Amino acid sequence: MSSLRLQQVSLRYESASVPVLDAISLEVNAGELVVALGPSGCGKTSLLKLMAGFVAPSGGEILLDGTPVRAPGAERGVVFQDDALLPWLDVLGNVAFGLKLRGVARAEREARARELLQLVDLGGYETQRIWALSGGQRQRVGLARALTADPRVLLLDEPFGALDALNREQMQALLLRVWQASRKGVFLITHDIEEAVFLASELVLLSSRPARVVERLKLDFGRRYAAGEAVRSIKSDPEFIRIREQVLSRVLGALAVAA
Ligand SMILES: Nc1ncnc2c1ncn2[C@@H]1O[C@H](COP(=O)(O)OP(=O)(O)OP(=O)(O)O)[C@@H](O)[C@H]1O
Repeated sequence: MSSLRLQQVSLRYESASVPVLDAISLEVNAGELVVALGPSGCGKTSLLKLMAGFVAPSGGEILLDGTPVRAPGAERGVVFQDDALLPWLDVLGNVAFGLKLRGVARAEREARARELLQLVDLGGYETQRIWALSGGQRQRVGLARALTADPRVLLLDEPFGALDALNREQMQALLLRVWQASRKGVFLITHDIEEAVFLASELVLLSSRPARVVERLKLDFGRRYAAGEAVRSIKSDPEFIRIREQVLSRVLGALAVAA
């Protein structure tokens, strides 16, 4: 059972007077989908960069299965909002690219890439050019690519931020299916309250900068979807609406305190 754990992590960029993150503790265990929700500019992307190993914390510790995270590694798959796909390769080439760099033989890497494209509902798109895909399709390619190394944990930075409402909802549902099928630990950041409440098995609410954890909620709407309940049925459930409103008032409260 893999686990990515942050203990009292803080971050201050050298050029900045105000810290970005203040004593953040959280844990992403296998089979959990942890969502960090926070206002724009609070430090969500910085938090994800720390977990990915792109940036070192100023204080505290980040441990992957007990080992300190000091650099990026294939055991942490990352998907960013801007998908950063390679436009000169087709869909299959993009998904298989990381495996190619690691010296995996062509037949094996293509078989693995095809399998992952099926998982993200892109079977049949192998030879499509990247520029011919919609935003949602590109994000699915990014998700498949992040899964190629069979990472222990997936880190997603506002992966659906650039999508329209309908596409966004479809991608949320797809992510829940991939999460259930892979049983990996997933960490996702967003500033969309409904998305956070729908997806999270644990929702971590962050304050404005410097980001602190102001609330943690254990939720099960995503698991209900994965167990077969329809998205609309869940999102119109009075319990879902109650929690969404409760989180909204906490977010507004946290913003008012910071102002
Ligand atoms: N490399 C850096 N050096 C100095 N300051 C930085 C650096 N990267 C980010 N910041 C600052 O840290 C703060 C948090 O940025 P970050 O991108 O982590 O927030 P965010 O919550 O992801 O924002 P958004 O929701 O708008 O994407 C911002 O004020 C930003 O300007």
